[in-house]
Amino acid sequence: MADVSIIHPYLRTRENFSLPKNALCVGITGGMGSGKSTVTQLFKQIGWAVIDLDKMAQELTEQGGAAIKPLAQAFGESVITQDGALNRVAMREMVFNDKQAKQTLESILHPMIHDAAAAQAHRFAQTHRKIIFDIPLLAESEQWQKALDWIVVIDCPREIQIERIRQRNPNLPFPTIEAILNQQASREARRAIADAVIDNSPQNTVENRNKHLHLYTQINIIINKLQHYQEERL
Ligand SMILES: CC(C)(COP(=O)(O)OP(=O)(O)OC[C@H]1O[C@@H](n2cnc3c(N)ncnc32)[C@H](O)[C@@H]1O)[C@@H](O)C(=O)NCCC(=O)NCCS
Ligand SMILES: Nc1ncnc2c1ncn2[C@@H]1O[C@H](COP(=O)(O)OP(=O)(O)OP(=O)(O)O)[C@@H](O)[C@H]1O
Repeated sequence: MADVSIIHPYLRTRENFSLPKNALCVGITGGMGSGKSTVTQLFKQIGWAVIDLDKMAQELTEQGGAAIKPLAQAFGESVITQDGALNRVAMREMVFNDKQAKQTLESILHPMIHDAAAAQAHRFAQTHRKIIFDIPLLAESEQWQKALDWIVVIDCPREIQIERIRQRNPNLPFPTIEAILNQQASREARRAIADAVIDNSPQNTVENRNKHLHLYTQINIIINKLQHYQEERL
């Protein structure tokens, strides 16, 4: 049975005040295919507001998105499709094989993603007291670490991540999967910023009637703790 590890049994003291102070703001991170979206959807089912930073990045780079112009200026028109959206495959092949290109992309997108996510959080805080942020690059971002009340890391071995990604994205070439994973923080670097670690190594099967039972059990423990911390703080 998978167990959640509670590493820091108290809320953080925020040092960056970009998020609403009247809502509990919890960050979730983990490598590609570790299960972040799966876990945040379970939080959503029990009434939490969810902010997904990969989705925000996608919106900024759709046709007419605010990031299109600066990206065309930095990388040239070849990374923009005829419809005026970001050519994601071209950009993916470029950034995950070239550190400089990745840095340039992030220097344009990350401030925009941060501002869009913070604005969304303030809107959600009018109706929700609990917000969960899916932040793939949380271990790389001190700005986000300082803004959140608590950080949950989703952990599973690299081989399982690869297996799940290959099932989810059968057309993604294996070398690309490896290139992306190699550009991401290590399991150890993520654990170093964790207040809690969810173990998502158990495999669900179609026949398994208790789909995600191992996640529900761990999330319940986290929610009970957070309820207690939030009441203490208020
Ligand atoms: C490079 C892009 C165009 C590739 O798009 P594509 O649709 O092929 O991939 P997708 O967005 O689904 O991401 C694939 C995987 O890579 C991860 N990932 C995305 N950006 C990065 C990054 N800069 N560094 C490391 N991993 C990343 C995602 O979390 C996901 O696990 C896109 O990922 C992008 O715009 N990335 C920059 C935005 C970013 O840094 N997002 C992370 C938000 S914290
Ligand atoms: N315990 C599990 N057993 C089997 N499959 C799982 C499990 N957890 C997640 N998955 C599947 O693995 C894939 C990756 O999960 P998910 O999309 O939640 O990961 P993610 O961390 O959000 O990935 P990304 O960073 O690429 O967006 C999905 O197809 C999901 O349904």
